[in-house]
Order: sequence, then structure tokens, then C-alpha cells
Amino acid sequence: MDVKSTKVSPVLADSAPLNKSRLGIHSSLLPYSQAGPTFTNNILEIPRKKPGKFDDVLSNGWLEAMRSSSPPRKYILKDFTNVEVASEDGDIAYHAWTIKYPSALNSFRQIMDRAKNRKIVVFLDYDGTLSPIVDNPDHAFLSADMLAAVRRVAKYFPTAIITGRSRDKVYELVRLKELYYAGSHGMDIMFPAEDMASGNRSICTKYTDQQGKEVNLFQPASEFLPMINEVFRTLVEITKNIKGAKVENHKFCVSVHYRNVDENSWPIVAQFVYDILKDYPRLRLTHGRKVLEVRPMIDWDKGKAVEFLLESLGFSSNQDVLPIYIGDDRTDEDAFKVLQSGNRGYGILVSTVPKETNAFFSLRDPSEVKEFLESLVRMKQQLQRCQEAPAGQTHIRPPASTQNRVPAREPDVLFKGRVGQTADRSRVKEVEPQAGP
Ligand SMILES: O=P(O)(O)OC[C@H]1O[C@H](O[C@H]2O[C@H](CO)[C@@H](O)[C@H](O)[C@H]2O)[C@H](O)[C@@H](O)[C@@H]1O
Repeated sequence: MDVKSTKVSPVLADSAPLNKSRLGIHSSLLPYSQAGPTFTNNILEIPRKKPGKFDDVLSNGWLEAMRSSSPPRKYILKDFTNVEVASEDGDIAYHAWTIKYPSALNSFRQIMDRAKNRKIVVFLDYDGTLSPIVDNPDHAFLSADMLAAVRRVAKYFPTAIITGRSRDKVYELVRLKELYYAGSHGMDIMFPAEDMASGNRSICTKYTDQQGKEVNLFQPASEFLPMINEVFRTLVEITKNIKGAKVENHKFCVSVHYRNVDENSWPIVAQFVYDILKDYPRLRLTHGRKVLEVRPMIDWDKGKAVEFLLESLGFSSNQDVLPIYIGDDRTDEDAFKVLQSGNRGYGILVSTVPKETNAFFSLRDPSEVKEFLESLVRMKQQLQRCQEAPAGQTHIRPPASTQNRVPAREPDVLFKGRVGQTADRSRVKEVEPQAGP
């Protein structure tokens, strides 16, 4: 990772925005916010817009991306096979997709073979990966079982959560001190000072946390803090009359949720965000699951955060480590790409529907994520027991939950150094570039 260049500035060259803010709201948006969208007889009226003027968001692909962030049940399988197959319940399509992106549970032995003599490092996304997607982002809690699984996995493997949420917010939801946390899509990383390998120390800010512990903070977008706050306030104001819209401040990025907005009003949400980005050329958009995310235009993402954390843990050598990243979202693709390049590790996409991805394996939903984490723990425990067992009694069985998923094989073939299957990179297509203003 080129963190050194980051030290100078990770910010892509760009002109500064015109800061004409008044009352905390960008002045170019005041015509909207002063009059504001209003409802007459339940019909949303937006004063400044001419009828039918959503050309920007129609032509730049935003609306299409917004719709595809929640794929229809009847999914057309055409991107990854030569034939078009329509499946009423999605099962056939899903099954065909898992040939290309096999289940990480079914492939557990393969993953463990690859982990031989390597340190597994676990990276976890939060929403849609550890907690199921729910309508209200404030109610995205971890189940007690998932919390226990994450706690156990962190006992045996370095484990980090990398999320689009703010670091504080995700910590409030997880509250496990033994994890590493990267909030704001990796733009806010906290790392215990004493554990940090020397390389990255110089680009961090020292900070003493509430418990008096020294931590290092890496915040490559810190100069954007006032701008993000201003954009947050503006977006709250201009969307306040759009029923169901919700704006969240995640410190170095802002989320505009449209999950609970009537689909007819999605163009309005999109146009508001689009107009903001026109006024703040140093900000950009990424699409998440029924959420538009406004973030600084800096060369930093979840993939860069994975590299930063691996280096901070002292695992810059590809040979010593097997990073596993589990995520469900488009923003997780940056991390999948990093692991895919040079066959460094495994990305695992969490999805109940077929999706084009840079991940290597798949899992259906958070309950399968939990099962996978538990399998990692059981495998590690078995290994430890083996190491303590008298010589000659070192047979290892895969964890019970994955035993019936793997093809029958001699139990001790595992960990005998069989080379793990090499990634067939030709199968992976580029993901759609994120739309910009
Ligand atoms: O990187 P992540 O941890 O996956 O965070 C991405 C976004 O997650 C949250 O929104 C998503 O989950 C919500 C709760 O299930 C759901 O209501 C929403 O529709 C999803 O987009 C979070 O609220 C966002 O701010 C994050 O950016």
C-alpha cells in the first residue's frame, strides 16, 4: 500500500468548493430549502424544479443504480452465463451463481487448506453482514449469537469491523474492545498504539481514549469534517419533507436513505444529492443498499483500509497471512478487489441473490456468516487440541457444521500442505463503476 503518499495528502487534486454557506446551509440550495418541497393533497411539489426535470439523475445512471440496489425477486441470470434464465423463486439462478462464487461453508476445507501456516485475519462489514438489513438503521442490532460468534472469532484471529457507519456508532452497536474498528468506509481507523507495527505510526495521530489507553487514529479525510457537517445539515433540511427519507452523519461521510421513500420520489432524493455534489466538487457519491453515500473524493476506501490494517498488524508479507473479508455491499467490492489482486486472500460476498462481484466465495445471509465464523473458531480449537495431543494423534476433522457440506475425504488430508485451489481470475468481471455527478 502506498501509505507514504497518503502522508502527504490522500486527497485527489480538485478545486475547493465555493463555500457560500448561510445558516449552515449551502446558499446555492437555499431556493430549495426556503420554499422547500411541500405536500398538497399528498402530492409532493418541489417549487424550483420544472416538471419532469430529473434529467441529470436519469441520464447519469443513478436511478438505475438505486433500483438495482434492491434486485427484483424475479432475477434474470444473464451477466455470468451465456444463456438467459428466468427463475420464479430465484433458487435456480442462485444455484447457478454459486458455481461461480461457491459457498464459503461448502468450501471450508479449501479455505483451511489455504490457511495452512498462515495467520487468518478476519475483516467484517457490519450492515447486511453481521446484522440483517432492517428498515430503520437505528435498529440494526446484533443478535446475541452473532455477538458471541464475533467475540470468539476475535479471541483466535485478529478481527476488524470496516463499516460505512461512523466508528462511534458501530462501536455502540458492537461494544467489543477486542476488535479493530474502521468507520466512515475506512476513513476513520482506530488502532491500539502499543500493537501498531512501526510503519504506519508516523501517519497517525496519537490520542488517549476514555479508559486512558493510548491509541493511534488514522483519519485521511479529517480536513473534510466541516464540509461534511455542512452537507449533512443541508441534506437534512432539503429532504425533511420527503416522507421516509433519512439522513445520517457518519463523521466523514453522509448517508441519505431512501429505503422507506415511495419509489416515485426516488428521483427527487437523487436530484437533491446530485445538486449538492455539483456544489461540492470535492465530494463524491457511492451507492449502498437503498442508500446514497456522500463522501470525500480522496483515494481511500475499504480496500485501502484493509491494507492499512494488515500493515499495522505487521502482516505486510502476503505469505504469512490469509485475510478474509466478509461483506454484502458495493463499497465492500474495493476490499474484495484488494484481496483478489495477487490472490492475497478471500473476499466473501453475502447475498441472497446473484450479483456480479470481485469476491471469491459467497454466503447467503448473516446467519451463514455466523456459521462460518463459528466454523473458524472450532477449527482453530481443534488445531490447538491437536498441538497439545501426544504425537501421532493429530487427525483433524472439519467442524461438525461443515462436515456434511464437504466431499468425503481422508480427515488428515487437511493441513498436509495441499495447495489450495488457485483463483480463476478470468471469471471475475469488473464491477460497474460508481456513478458520479
Ligand atoms: O458498510 P456497512 O456496515 O454495510 O454500512 C453501510 C450502510 O449501512 C447502514 O444502512 C444499511 O443498513 C440499514 C439497516 O439495516 C438499512 O436500513 C439501510 O437501508 C442500509 O443501507 C447505515 O445506516 C448506512 O449509514 C451505512 O452507510
